[in-house]
Amino acid sequence: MIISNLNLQAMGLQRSSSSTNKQKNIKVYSITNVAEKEDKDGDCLFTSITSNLYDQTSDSTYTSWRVEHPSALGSFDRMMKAAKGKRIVVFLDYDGTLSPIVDDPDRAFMSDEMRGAVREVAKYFPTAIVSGRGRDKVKEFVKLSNVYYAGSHGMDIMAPARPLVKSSDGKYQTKSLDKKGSEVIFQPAKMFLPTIKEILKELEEKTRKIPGAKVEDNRFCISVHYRKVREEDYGILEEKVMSVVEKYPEFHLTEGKKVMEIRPSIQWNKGHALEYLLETLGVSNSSEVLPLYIGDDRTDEDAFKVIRCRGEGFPIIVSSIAKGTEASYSLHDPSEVLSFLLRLARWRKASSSSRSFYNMLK
Ligand SMILES: O=P(O)(O)OC[C@H]1O[C@H](O[C@H]2O[C@H](CO)[C@@H](O)[C@H](O)[C@H]2O)[C@H](O)[C@@H](O)[C@@H]1O
Repeated sequence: MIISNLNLQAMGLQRSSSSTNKQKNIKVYSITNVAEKEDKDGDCLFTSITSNLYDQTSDSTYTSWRVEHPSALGSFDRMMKAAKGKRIVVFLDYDGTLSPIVDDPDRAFMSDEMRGAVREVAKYFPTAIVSGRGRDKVKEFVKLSNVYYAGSHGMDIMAPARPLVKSSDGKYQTKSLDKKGSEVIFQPAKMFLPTIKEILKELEEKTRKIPGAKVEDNRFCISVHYRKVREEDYGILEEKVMSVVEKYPEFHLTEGKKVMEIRPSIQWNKGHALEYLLETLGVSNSSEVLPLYIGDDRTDEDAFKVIRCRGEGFPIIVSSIAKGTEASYSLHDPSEVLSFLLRLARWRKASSSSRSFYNMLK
């Protein structure tokens, strides 16, 4: 656990003592502003919403959690019944969703099978990859031209200005080109770029001597990884990172899976990116449109919340443990994501109603 009590206090937050839930073996932490938990992998997660998060201490906990967040595979027929006559727009997180979590962030490759499944899905539904990674980096991993990309937790969007391109085989392809043929880019944190570069340099210098620490340049945000750092060095790494972040009041620190993330404090997250993409598709106000978002991490919760507020759509969390989430459905791991995507594409292909989503945009 990298966020110590001391640092929670320094951040103006406090951890209350844990109590025992009615359910046997479930520890519930109630924290004034931040709820924190450690998953079985030792990942520390914290959230800015007050919520109860469960430590999975038995299979039965996961089983009961799955009752509240049923499997999207098991619920597939019901979901598609609800989608009848409506249009699905697909949003996919990358790490932990399309690729398994691995030690080295530079080697988080996506399988060819997964790539094929995403390609298929994107043939039938507008599809966006929404990642904490830099946009170029995630594009390099995904290697698909028929999807939209939102990098840096949505702060770097390649917007679909002209999404309607019909190819010779009758399928629709997405193109993000403006009238002059240039890519359309939306970057709400652009003014922070010089400071981000400065912070990046400082973080690299300060953490250089900590074995295993890795600073990743995600363009509009920075990741400091500690997956390969010895546990006894967690505290010192955290101190060093905090000492840099504290100097930049326009930035804040968030926590992902064994990673600290330094981000500009603007009102923009993956939820805003989802809304922005729906807006550029011209369907943000349509009750006919169902956003389907699959993600595994804390930052994906912002997108889940947006879907919940819309009242329609499918927020799906990827998790092998019970955790606090705004998602309605769940998938256990990326292999289940693969099965779900293949099924979704097959369903659409076989669907007698061959009305394309794009027909509606014409
Ligand atoms: O929004 P995402 O696409 O899920 O990106 C979130 C972070 O993912 C990456 O880090 C995570 O995955 C790594 C590879 O499996 C793993 O080594 C690391 O511990 C995880 O935190 C990425 O490297 C980060 O920059 C992203 O912010």
